[in-house]
Amino acid sequence: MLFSLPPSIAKQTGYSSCSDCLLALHDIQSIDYYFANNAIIQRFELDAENDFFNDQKSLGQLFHVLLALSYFQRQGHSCLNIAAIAEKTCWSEADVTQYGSSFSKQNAKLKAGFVFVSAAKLSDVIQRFDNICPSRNDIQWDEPNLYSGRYANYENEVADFFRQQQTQLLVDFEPAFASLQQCADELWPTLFPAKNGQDIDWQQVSAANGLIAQTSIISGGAGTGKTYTVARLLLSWLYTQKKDSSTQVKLMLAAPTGKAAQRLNESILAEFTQLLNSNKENQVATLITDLMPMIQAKTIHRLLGIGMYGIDPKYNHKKQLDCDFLVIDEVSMIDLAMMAKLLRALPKTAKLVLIGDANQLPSVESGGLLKDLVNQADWQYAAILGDYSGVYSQSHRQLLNKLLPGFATNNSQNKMNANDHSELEVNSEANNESLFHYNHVTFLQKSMRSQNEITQLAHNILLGQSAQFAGLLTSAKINSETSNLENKKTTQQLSLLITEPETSVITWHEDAYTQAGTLKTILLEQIAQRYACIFESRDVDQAIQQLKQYRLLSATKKGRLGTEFLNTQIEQQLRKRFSHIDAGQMYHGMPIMIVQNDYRLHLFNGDIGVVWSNDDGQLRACFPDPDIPGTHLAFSFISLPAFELVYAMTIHKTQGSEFEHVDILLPNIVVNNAMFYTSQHLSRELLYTGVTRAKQSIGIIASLPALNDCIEKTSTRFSGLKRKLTS
Ligand SMILES: Nc1ncnc2c1ncn2[C@@H]1O[C@H](COP(=O)(O)OP(=O)(O)OP(=O)(O)O)[C@@H](O)[C@H]1O
Repeated sequence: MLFSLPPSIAKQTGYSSCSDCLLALHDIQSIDYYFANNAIIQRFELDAENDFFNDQKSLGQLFHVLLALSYFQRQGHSCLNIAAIAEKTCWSEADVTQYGSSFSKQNAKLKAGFVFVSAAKLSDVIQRFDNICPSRNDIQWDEPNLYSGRYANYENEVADFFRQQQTQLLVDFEPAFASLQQCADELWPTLFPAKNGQDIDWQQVSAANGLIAQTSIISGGAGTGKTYTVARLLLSWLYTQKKDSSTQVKLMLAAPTGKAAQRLNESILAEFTQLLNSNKENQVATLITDLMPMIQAKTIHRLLGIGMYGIDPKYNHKKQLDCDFLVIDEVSMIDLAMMAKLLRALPKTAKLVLIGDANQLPSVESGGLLKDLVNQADWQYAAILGDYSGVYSQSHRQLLNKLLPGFATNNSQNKMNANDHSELEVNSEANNESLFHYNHVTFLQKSMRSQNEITQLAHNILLGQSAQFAGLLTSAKINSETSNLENKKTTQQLSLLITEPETSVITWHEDAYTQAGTLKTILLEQIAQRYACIFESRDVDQAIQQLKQYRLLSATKKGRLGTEFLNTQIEQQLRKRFSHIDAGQMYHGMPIMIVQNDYRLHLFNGDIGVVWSNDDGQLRACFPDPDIPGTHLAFSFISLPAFELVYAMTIHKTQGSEFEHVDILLPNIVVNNAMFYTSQHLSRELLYTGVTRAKQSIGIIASLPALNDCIEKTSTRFSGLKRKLTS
């Protein structure tokens, strides 16, 4: 039977059946067992006489390494780095204190887990296994990383693409450069007005990179002006195209979710409108008029023509997209497989611009792609030194210097201009000759939005400055809101208090939990009250607007502080005031979130709408109309794709969204087994992503140890991409 090892071999792996394995190992699923079994059986069937199958110890270790590969891939890693398991006890129940777990020490036999040998021994075992039937490539070993064949191929494809891009400067020659120079001279004074001060204008550098290189990446936090820059890059590109040829150019824009695509459209159009207001009749206005009809961002699934179940894109290496310029937003949300499919469908001549925030949570699926592609650590080091020779190649810097004379003068150690190469420069270039250069990358670091306190919180998180972070919280408002509220028990009083404008940008609810590990009722009442305005809206469009005002964000979906439980609790609180609310049923004012893409209805995973009764008293699901701001589309429930109640939502789900105010709720019990940290658990990236969703004000509902735990841990994804790029 498929997947079933002969009993003699199965016994040597340590388990005679799947249930046997699941009984011994915590957190291992049937899929892991069958993955490992299948890899072994494929080789056993081809070479049963191989000594490896008589070596019980090695076979046992190998079987568990394969379990680990499947396990780590399920957690979003592209591969298994064996250092993560070497000499460790894995999947032992005794080590795991998952908050909200139903596990009870009293009534269960502890799962013992498995002890791995040293990295050197594991490496030897894997190598011997890899030598059996080398033509089989379902498993690929690239020491110290073990891959499933599929992920190894995806990673190789992405690495090849970006390595090739390095050599593809589009304007290394005349007359292409002349056209860019003309753009810089004629257009940029309008698009990038000169600023006081000596700093390099990184927005302008991003636009220059976007024009010079075939592929470029703009990474920056919320409000750092990524869209501002891309709007100007598009205008610059169109300007250069018009100079070069009279043919119609084709622009495409996409993002991982419908919501993010819609936001990209809105933000670019807002930038164009602003530019039009001050440039009514010049060439900028003409360029905008030409570009406007092309600003039609869609989801990547739709762009590639990926079917309902995510397979067989219509556009691929054989049939490529019909475009000259592709812009992709929210790239941190894109997984390795999707990126590989995207690159396959991109024509060789097309330009690609990727926008995102490398510090945000990586994709829910596999890979930490954006982080691997931008090499932020080297960048920050270069920024401190003011010397970008380690990240930009000499030829690239020369082009930048020609286009942006300010780049040379502001680059303190990099004092060269187009005609003058200092010794330092040449030397540093020589040192870096063999290195992969990140010519395609620009970081935008300065927030252009007003709330400096939120930016400062985000900054402290990224730098791992837990003391400064806590200092900001403490000085902002120490628990005063909760303690004041203790004295004002009635809902009416609460309502009065909450409709007052926000007085504080940051609020910290440090001690918000009951003994039972749930939220204190007084805080729940306060949170529920923030949603009351949805029910009080005069019409559905106002209710939809209210949905953008406030959101409770939680780290997890499950457990007593997970979104599922919180949603029912908030609902109960609201029911005290709005008696028509019927838990488990649809009701007027109920906020809902789509959890499955529906291309027919143009409703996408993460879209948020509200249940509203029409004039006949019939309940309909209403979502904002992406084409006509301020209006909505109404759907019957029968036609709707899968959806769920959404007062609280997970931080993961909020990627690509912003709200005027957010409250971030962290678990009050810390998961203490570092090895099993996953993107779902506490991490610096999780907190950063949550904090940067807030536009006006933010509430932090977390104990100091939970916050420190978050800030100290980064959610690294195992991947070989960076190594493949630079080797
Ligand atoms: N150089 C600038 N001068 C003036 N205003 C700017 C500048 N850069 C950005 N802004 C403004 O700052 C605001 C935020 O910019 P933008 O929306 O481009 O940021 P973003 O990085 O795309 O943010 P998000 O990730 O939240 O979408 C916008 O209103 C934009 O017009």
